[in-house]
Amino acid sequence: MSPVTDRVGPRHNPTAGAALPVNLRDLRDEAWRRLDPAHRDYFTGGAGDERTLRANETAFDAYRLLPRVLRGGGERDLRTPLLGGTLSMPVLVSPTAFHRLAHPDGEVGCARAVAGADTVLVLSMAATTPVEAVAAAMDAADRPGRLWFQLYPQPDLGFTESLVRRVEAAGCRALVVTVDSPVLGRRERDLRNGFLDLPPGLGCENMRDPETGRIRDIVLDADLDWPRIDWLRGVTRLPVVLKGILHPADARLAVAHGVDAVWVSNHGGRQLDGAATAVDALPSVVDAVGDRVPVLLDGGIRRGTDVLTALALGATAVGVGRPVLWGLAARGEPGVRQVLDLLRADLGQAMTLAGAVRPADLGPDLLNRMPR
Ligand SMILES: Cc1cc2nc3c(=O)[nH]c(=O)nc-3n(C[C@H](O)[C@H](O)[C@H](O)COP(=O)(O)O)c2cc1C
Ligand SMILES: O=C(O)C(=O)c1ccccc1
Repeated sequence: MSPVTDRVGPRHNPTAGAALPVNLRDLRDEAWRRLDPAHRDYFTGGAGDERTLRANETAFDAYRLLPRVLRGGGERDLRTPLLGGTLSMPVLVSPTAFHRLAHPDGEVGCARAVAGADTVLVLSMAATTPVEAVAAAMDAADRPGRLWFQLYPQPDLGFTESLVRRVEAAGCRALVVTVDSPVLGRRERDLRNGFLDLPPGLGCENMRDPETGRIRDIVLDADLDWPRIDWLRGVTRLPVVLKGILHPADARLAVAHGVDAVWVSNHGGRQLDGAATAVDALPSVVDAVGDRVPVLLDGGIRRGTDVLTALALGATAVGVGRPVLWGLAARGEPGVRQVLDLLRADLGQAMTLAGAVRPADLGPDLLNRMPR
């Protein structure tokens, strides 16, 4: 049914009487029922008192929209050019660890769903599936180029460079360097549960040492600095994205160091508790960066209107982290597909109601209030 010729009434309401899920929280509840409590806490939780975790979602509540009317425009066009490719919508999948802990479909199931939705999966360095197998799933779905790789640069530069070569050879199209994790945040749920290790049979397959074949531990490196970003840019021609920027001065430095995109994020409230929410930090980062590189954002995106708000504030696209894990844990690959389809439909409807045909039509004039 075309969104612009919607007929009214329960008979024509495509969701009336339909099976759940009707929104992402339905999948969250389903996932929570299925997951082992310690794993649920790992996927759900944040650092410290979880202030930033909660605020990521509620920050979007502060925004009210000023829809435009009588603009016509027919079908919405959600396509979004980004770093040399085009996403079918301004939503991509943020890197999250341990997909096979959520569901046996794991990262391959996630990749198939992302390929079907024609957007991008950022594969976590802490993935439980080798990057080559995930890339093969994308290729099989005829969607090469929909895979990026998230990197925690390791103090062992030789290993880091060999991993970059491996990721390039697999066909990943960008490197997302996570810069908000000089140490792991204090996740008190995990401390209470004693959640430390993956069960036997699961491991970080991309951390295999090329010489010994053994899986190395991921080192979160408190010595990581700007010269290391310069070094990384020197060893690869892939676009480099910095994920975990909140301060506008860092956004300016990122551009000065030649990075290809800036990703505003507080790691879903899992690192520095009390950090600003992504959506509140976004405007000054957008201001600092100007048109020089795209600005991405994640943290608390649960609705089409959240996507709309972030884009109106100047983001080019947004990431979703936990909702994808909910879909995966609840239903495997089809659950991830549902998460992406629900967000797409919700965003399309919100844009229609706001009078925007394409993402480029979204600007700060559509926001009634600009929290600071
Ligand atoms: C269970 C879990 C694991 C995560 N693992 C990683 C990771 O390996 N690398 C990374 O850069 N970010 C990781 N993140 C952070 C996400 O990329 C993203 O920033 C965050 O989840 C966005 O917030 P949202 O969950 O509210 O969408 C993880 C988040 C969660 C919830
Ligand atoms: O759990 C996380 O948020 C995360 O980023 C991570 C870091 C190292 C290993 C596994 C996950």
